[in-house]
Amino acid sequence: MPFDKSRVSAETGLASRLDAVTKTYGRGPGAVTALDNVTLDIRRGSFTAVMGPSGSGKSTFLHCAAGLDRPTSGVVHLGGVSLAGLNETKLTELRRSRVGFVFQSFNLVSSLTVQQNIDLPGRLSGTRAERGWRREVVDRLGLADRLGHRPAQLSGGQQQRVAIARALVTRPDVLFADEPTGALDVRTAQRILTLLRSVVDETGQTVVMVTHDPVAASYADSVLFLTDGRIVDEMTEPGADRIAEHMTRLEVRG
Ligand SMILES: Nc1ncnc2c1ncn2[C@@H]1O[C@H](COP(=O)(O)OP(=O)(O)OP(=O)(O)O)[C@@H](O)[C@H]1O
Repeated sequence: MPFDKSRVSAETGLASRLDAVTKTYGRGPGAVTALDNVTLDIRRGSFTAVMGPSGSGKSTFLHCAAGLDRPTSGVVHLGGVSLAGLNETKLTELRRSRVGFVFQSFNLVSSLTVQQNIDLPGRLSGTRAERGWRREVVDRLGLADRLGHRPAQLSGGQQQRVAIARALVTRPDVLFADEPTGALDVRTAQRILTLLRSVVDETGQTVVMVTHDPVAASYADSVLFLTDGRIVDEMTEPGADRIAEHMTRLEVRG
């Protein structure tokens, strides 16, 4: 049954909130402001794409929003909890229980099999993935005949699919994905975007996805455009053509 978004109450309706978040790398004249005073609410049960030219701060945004990186100033909330007041242990616990993350570089554990990699977040957080859902994710990602392999025995696209499966099996409240279709062919990418769309529509999970691909972004409910660490535009339910046009304009301006 489709998830009824209207049932989410106002106070629990936010998956993530960034309040005046700035992230600066380094100090002095060489310092880089990767995120510049970003304020943003991400609604539960929404699918957001984040786009912008290379170096505009997309990965930094995702890492700060997911609590993987601490902002230099400003506050990030996850599911109503301020991350600013949490020590590393509490932050890790919160992330493990609520957040799934697909890294741009996959970050699979090389000594573990595909199956063990997929089961790792559940083992760390003590949550057992529902068996039916786990099988569905593995099947839909085309990994059923690779479960005994190790990451080094897989292609880049297969490793990316394992990273996506690992992030999805525990049904996290929020899934953050950094270029999750970057290493995939068009048809596999479509299958994965359809899967991401369905976890939003059917179970009310929240997806935030960085992408360079206007077609991938068109699966989202809204698209945020970052330039020089700032959100400069937002589009609601745009088609791929409009997104591509807008990106071209931003890149020309930059
Ligand atoms: N650990 C770091 N130390 C220093 N500077 C960094 C670090 N990480 C990112 N930066 C800088 O912050 C800025 C934003 O980087 P970020 O990776 O967030 O951009 P991006 O939009 O994701 O880029 P791309 O599309 O190329 O992956 C860049 O200028 C980058 O060089």
